[in-house]
Amino acid sequence: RGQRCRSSKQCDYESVCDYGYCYTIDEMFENMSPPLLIKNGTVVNEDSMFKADVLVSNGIIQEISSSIIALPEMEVIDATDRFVIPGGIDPHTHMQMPYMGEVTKDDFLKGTEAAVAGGTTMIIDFCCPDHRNGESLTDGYKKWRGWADPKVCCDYSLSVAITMWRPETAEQMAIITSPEYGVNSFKFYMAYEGTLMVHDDELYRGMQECAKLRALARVHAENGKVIKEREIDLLKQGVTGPEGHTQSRPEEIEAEATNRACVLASQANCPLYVVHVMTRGAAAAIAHHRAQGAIVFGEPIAAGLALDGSHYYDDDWLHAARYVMSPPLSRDPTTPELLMKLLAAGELHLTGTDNCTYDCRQKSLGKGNFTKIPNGINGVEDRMSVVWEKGVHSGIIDPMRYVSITSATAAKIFNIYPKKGRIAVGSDADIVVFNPNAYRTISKNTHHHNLDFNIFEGIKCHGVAEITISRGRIVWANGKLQTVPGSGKFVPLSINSPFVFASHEKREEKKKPKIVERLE
Ligand SMILES: NC(=O)NCCC(=O)O
Ligand SMILES: [Zn+2]
Ligand SMILES: [Zn+2]
Repeated sequence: RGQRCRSSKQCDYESVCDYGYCYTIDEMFENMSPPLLIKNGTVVNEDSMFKADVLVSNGIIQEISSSIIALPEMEVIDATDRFVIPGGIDPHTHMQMPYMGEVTKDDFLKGTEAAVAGGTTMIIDFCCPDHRNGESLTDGYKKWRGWADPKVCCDYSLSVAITMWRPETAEQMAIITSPEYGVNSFKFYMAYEGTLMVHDDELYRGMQECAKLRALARVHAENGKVIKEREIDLLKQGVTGPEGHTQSRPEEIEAEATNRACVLASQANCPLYVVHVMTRGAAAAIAHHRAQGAIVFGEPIAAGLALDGSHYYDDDWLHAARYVMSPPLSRDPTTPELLMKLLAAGELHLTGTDNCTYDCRQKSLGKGNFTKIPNGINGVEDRMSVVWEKGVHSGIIDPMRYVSITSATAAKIFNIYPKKGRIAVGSDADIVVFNPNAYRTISKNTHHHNLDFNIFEGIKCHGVAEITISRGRIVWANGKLQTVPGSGKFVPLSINSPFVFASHEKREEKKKPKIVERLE
């Protein structure tokens, strides 16, 4: 901050450099809000809980101590009986995503407004360049930045999908992981045959490249080819409704692909991040490979922690269609609690949402053919409450583990810890004043999504984000948004996260091919 510019703009000392965003001094003052003093709360980090006051100014946490005297220029927040926690980081969203001929309803404005209303202060969104049709990764990235930058109300980063292996892909991956672009992860779909899916050889090549660049490989693990065959068979047998979606994707399809992704990652010596772990079998595959020493992270999502797949068999077509996402919600009603227990045990690591919202009109495009129902569900607004309710309120995890799985671990994996994911002096002031004793009932009538339903409708959650602070500014308080479109910033993520890659060189050495010198 205030140092020589690290971005490609290379602006001068007159500007203030903030994550590669450059402000003139005047602009900087415009963005400033009064110092905030959060008094009498219990600060919760992933490894500690203690009573303290927290002072914030210029977007940064300046002081944490047992008693800070309020000065007239400070805005004081009384956090008595409240937890003061790092703002949530949702590592998996699809705002404004074009797919299946439609665009998701939450754009970067509505999506980040929903986020902060629920206590999330940073999202990592998926940028999906049309690489199959030759769009470069950087062109796709610029398009996403163009959509997001003017609209975001909280910070965000991008994870880039590779949907085909092309001769130029490796070079483009290297470019986009440079500090100028700030991408440190790639996503590979093992499903959605013909559009997003990569084949095993492409996935393996991609993982090798990720390992070389010290970027994280993330996978959507399903067997897209088998799913395609099953869809055709089910439609032939007259199964056309949303129940066909879950029947085309039996649980072992996710488990098989998760195992395969782990094997390929091991062959490529590449750390792996499995997005939306929905089933017992997928979680077991991750646990198995971790026990072999693999570096694999598993991300369940809010929907999978709260709901099961009985919804697909609902008599009401539209009700059932609202839950269509891939992989589907588990058919086993014990899965949501099991996934939470695995988060408690450290077998799964962090929570996301896969927020990818299609409204009733869009879902209805699949009437008569379940394969045409756009895949996706909401979650970014409700994750913090749902995880509290199902995790802490139900006694499975404590508040520190809650912080770990809602922000700190994401910050470590994506290499922004402790700037994000921790209440500490010098950290970004992304803070939530969280009331564990309050509750709210989730409803489409009160949510902030641009969506005419909510998959969590009627669920009562203890644990409410009463005040959300993004970079030192209150953006949500008293049940009202105080957001400014474009006030969030793009956070560049740098490669070689120590949390992921610290043992990489040693592992590489061990995997070196052996040559036997023989006397001819
Ligand atoms: N999950 C889903 O159904 N839709 C979003 C795209 C993806 O992540 O697979
Ligand atoms: Zn996915
Ligand atoms: Zn997704």
